[in-house]
Amino acid sequence: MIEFDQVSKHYRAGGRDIAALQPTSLCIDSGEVFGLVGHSGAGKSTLLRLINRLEAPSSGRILVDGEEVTALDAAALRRFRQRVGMIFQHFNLLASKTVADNVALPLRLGDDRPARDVRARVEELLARVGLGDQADKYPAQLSGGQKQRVGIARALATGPKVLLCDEATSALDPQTTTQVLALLDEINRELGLTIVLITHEMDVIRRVCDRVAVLEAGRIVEHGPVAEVFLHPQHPTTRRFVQEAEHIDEAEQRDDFAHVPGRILRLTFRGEATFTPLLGRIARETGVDYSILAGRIDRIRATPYGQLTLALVGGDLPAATAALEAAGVHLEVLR
Ligand SMILES: Nc1ncnc2c1ncn2[C@@H]1O[C@H](COP(=O)(O)OP(=O)(O)OP(=O)(O)O)[C@@H](O)[C@H]1O
Repeated sequence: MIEFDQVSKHYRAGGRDIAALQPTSLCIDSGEVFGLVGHSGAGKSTLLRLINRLEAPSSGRILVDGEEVTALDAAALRRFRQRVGMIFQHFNLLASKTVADNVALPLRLGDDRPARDVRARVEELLARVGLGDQADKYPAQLSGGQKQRVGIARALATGPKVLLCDEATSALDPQTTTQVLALLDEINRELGLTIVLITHEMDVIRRVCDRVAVLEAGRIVEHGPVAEVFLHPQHPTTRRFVQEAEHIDEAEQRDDFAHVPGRILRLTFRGEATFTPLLGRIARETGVDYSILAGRIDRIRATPYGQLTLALVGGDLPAATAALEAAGVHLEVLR
């Protein structure tokens, strides 16, 4: 669906050359929610803006739905952008226009639709994002979450196949973030839209994305299915992002665990194994006793997962670890 073939981007600023994106190859599949996570300046916005050619690459080719974005002339680019919607951190709504007029904007800029059709489409879009009763308000009269919903309705107006989200929830409080992410999830599932989102929060990735790429200094340092990357991060930058999301302080944990006897293991359960009454059974069968040092049960998009840090003492430890592994639990020895 979206293909980067050795794409790089350099900026020139103040006589300096800034390598925002090193030569990068990447494939984003049709219908998936793909997340890009990275610290400030990692190159996330650059990568996102290359997709709809708000930025032109310095080298390489970008294909969207088989079309070479890098080769489009002005008229073809205008048509192409009707198929790629975008939403922004600060919403980018026109303050002097009503909610309905903001949403109608891309429709009025495009083909000559009759006013009646535009009105009907705007009504449909506002109902879609849960703002059916806010059409005549102005952006200043709306909350942040409502403004982002207007942004989403506007981005969907021309029936795009791709939605680009530039830190779409970074300006929102946690509860509103949850609602906006749920709306993006719904749009992805119901309209089959391909979504590419950038964020500096691994938690946003965990909640809505199917796959993720971690960017650092203009390079993808790790990528893969979210469950893999989130539960078994390999690169130190990815590990830090995950620990931030999980509110884990490794040094603090090491101190806490220093006084605990036994073998310390981190267990990762995925899918239905998360709810299986495994520990009690294995403890009884092997005589191994356990204390729970840390734990969390949550979801990665729709898949439940659990992570438990246990101290195991006594009994037949090899038999206990073998039984856990046989039940599909991933084990990591912390000490
Ligand atoms: N128009 C520009 N002119 C010059 N340098 C730029 C321009 N846009 C971005 N950069 C530089 O390119 C690098 C990557 O920036 P980019 O905005 O893509 O990163 P980011 O990961 O999106 O960061 P943030 O989360 O802060 O938006 C940074 O060093 C930035 O200063």
